[in-house]
Amino acid sequence: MTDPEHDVVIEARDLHVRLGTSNVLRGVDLQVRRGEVVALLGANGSGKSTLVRTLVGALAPTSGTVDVPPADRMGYVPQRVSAAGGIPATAQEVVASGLLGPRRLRLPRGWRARAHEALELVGLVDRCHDATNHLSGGQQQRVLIARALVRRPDVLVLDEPVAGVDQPSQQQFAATMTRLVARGLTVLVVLHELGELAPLVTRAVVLRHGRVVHDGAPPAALDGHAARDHEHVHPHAAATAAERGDETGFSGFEDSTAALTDHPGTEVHP
Ligand SMILES: Nc1ncnc2c1ncn2[C@@H]1O[C@H](COP(=O)(O)OP(=O)(O)OP(=O)(O)O)[C@@H](O)[C@H]1O
Repeated sequence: MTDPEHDVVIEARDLHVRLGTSNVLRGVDLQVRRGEVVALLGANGSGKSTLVRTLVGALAPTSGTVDVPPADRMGYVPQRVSAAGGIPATAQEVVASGLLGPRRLRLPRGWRARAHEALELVGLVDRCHDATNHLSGGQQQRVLIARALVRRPDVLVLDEPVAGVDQPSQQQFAATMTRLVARGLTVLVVLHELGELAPLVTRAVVLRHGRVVHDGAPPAALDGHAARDHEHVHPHAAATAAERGDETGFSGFEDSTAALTDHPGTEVHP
C-alpha cells in the first residue's frame, strides 16, 4: 500500500513570516507530493515569493516549520534575476556555477557535460558558448533554469519563470517542463496565470494576504479560461465571491476566481 505521507517532498506547517512590520505569511500550510506540479497563485503582494523564499531557505520563518529536500536535491529559480548580471560569462559558465556551493568552490570533473545536459533540457545547447548578455530575456531565464537543473534536482521551485518573457521562450519553457515532469520532477511554480503551463499543472494553491484561500483543482483546468485566445469578462464574479463570503476573490485573477466557485459566470465574447 502506498503511503501518501511518504510522498510529501515539501511541507510547510502553520508558517508565519514577518518582514519589517508586515505579517507577510499568516499561517500557511502547504504540502507538495512527489510528481506534482503545483501552481502558486495570488495577487501582487499576497506572499507568493515570500513563501517560496522561505521554503528554499532564503528567509527564516518567524514561526512554523518547513520540511524540504536537502539543498542539492532542490533547484530554485528566483524572480526577475538576469543571467547576465553585467559579467560577460557564457551560458555554459553560468549554468556550471550551479554546481558550486558553500562547500564546493571548484567545478567538479565533467562539468561541461553536465552544463550541456542542462542546456539541452531548456533547448539552448547551441548557445552554450554565447555570452549571456547577448541572449534575450527569455533565453536568459532559460539559462537560469538550466543552472537550477544542473544538479539534477528532484524538486524545482520557480518564481514567476515566464513573467515578461517572450512568447517563443514561454513555449520553449513549457516544452522543457513537460519533458522534466515526464521524468518525474516535482515542481512548485509561482505564476500570475497558468498560460502555457496549464496542461501540466496538477493543483493550484492560491494565497491571499498571506493565507491559503484555495488548495485544489487549478482554475484553468476547469474550463480552459486561461487560454491565451480566450477573451471574456465575468461581470458578477466579484459580487458572487463577496456574496458567498468566499475569500478566493483576488485581484488580477478574476477569471479564475469565477472558475474556482461553482458559479460559471457570464462570458462575453467580442
Ligand atoms: N523585506 C521586506 N520588508 C517588508 N515587507 C516586505 C519585504 N519583502 C516583501 N514585503 C512585503 O510582503 C508582501 C508580500 O510580498 P511578496 O513578494 O511575497 O508577494 P508576491 O505575492 O510574490 O507578489 P508579486 O506577485 O508582486 O511578486 C508585500 O506586501 C511586500 O511589500
